[in-house]
Amino acid sequence: MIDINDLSKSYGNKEALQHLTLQIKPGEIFGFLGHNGAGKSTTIKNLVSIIQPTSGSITVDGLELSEHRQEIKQKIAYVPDTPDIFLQLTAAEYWDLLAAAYDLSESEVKARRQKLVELFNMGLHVDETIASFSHGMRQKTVLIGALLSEPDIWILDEPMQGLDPQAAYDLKQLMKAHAKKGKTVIFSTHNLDTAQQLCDELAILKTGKLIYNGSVKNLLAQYENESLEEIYLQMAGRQGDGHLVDDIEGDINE
Ligand SMILES: Nc1ncnc2c1ncn2[C@@H]1O[C@H](COP(=O)(O)OP(=O)(O)OP(=O)(O)O)[C@@H](O)[C@H]1O
Repeated sequence: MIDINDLSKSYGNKEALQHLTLQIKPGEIFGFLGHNGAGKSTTIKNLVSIIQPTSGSITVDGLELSEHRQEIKQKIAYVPDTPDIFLQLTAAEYWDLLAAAYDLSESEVKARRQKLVELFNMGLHVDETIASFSHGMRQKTVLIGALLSEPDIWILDEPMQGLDPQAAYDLKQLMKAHAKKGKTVIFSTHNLDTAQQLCDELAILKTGKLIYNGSVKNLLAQYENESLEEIYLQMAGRQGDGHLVDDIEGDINE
């Protein structure tokens, strides 16, 4: 169980996250939604200890994150929102580096790595440099690396970004299977169809504030016959902007 308690984060004068409180339970897929700049990555970076909160705290299975950072990090697979890392390494060298960082023996990771490479269709590219990869291939490389150590908690920042339909489908299946085993899956997305398909629980952020936390089921039940996209835009979208598109492109109905 992850408890986020009254978490705030400022960058200088910018209040990126304000008094966020929520719980994430094992066995569920938890999605963060919000417009650009809403605070999703800031929340995720706090969860994986890349940045420290300005105030508030996070506990993981009852342990305070600030006091048990290393122990908790061992349980987490993190996929950042940009896969442009270690560009000079080959994919294989990058995965070896991660295996060493997590203190995993070759025999521990070999079979799992092979399966992940096969699943994400990266077999022909393991010895090529990450710099030579397309965006989606870099994303797959980072995903494979994150999942090598079989961590309990997956924290994925816009993980489907740039993946081809097959890889996106396979990743969704992996996420469902991981949650079904009673483990935790947290991700952020701008794709509301994906969120509707995948998430058990949602947090919707708007300019650093939580505007919805609860199940997708309950949210859909509150707005009869509306899709998550329609509901989300009513909650988090611009107000009173009906004519902006017409102003730019002209009214196509005229
Ligand atoms: N390192 C930083 N320094 C200053 N401001 C930052 C920094 N990182 C994020 N911010 C600001 O914090 C706010 C929240 O950013 P964050 O990256 O968490 O948003 P996000 O919801 O992940 O957005 P996106 O969907 O565009 O990835 C934004 O206003 C952003 O400009």
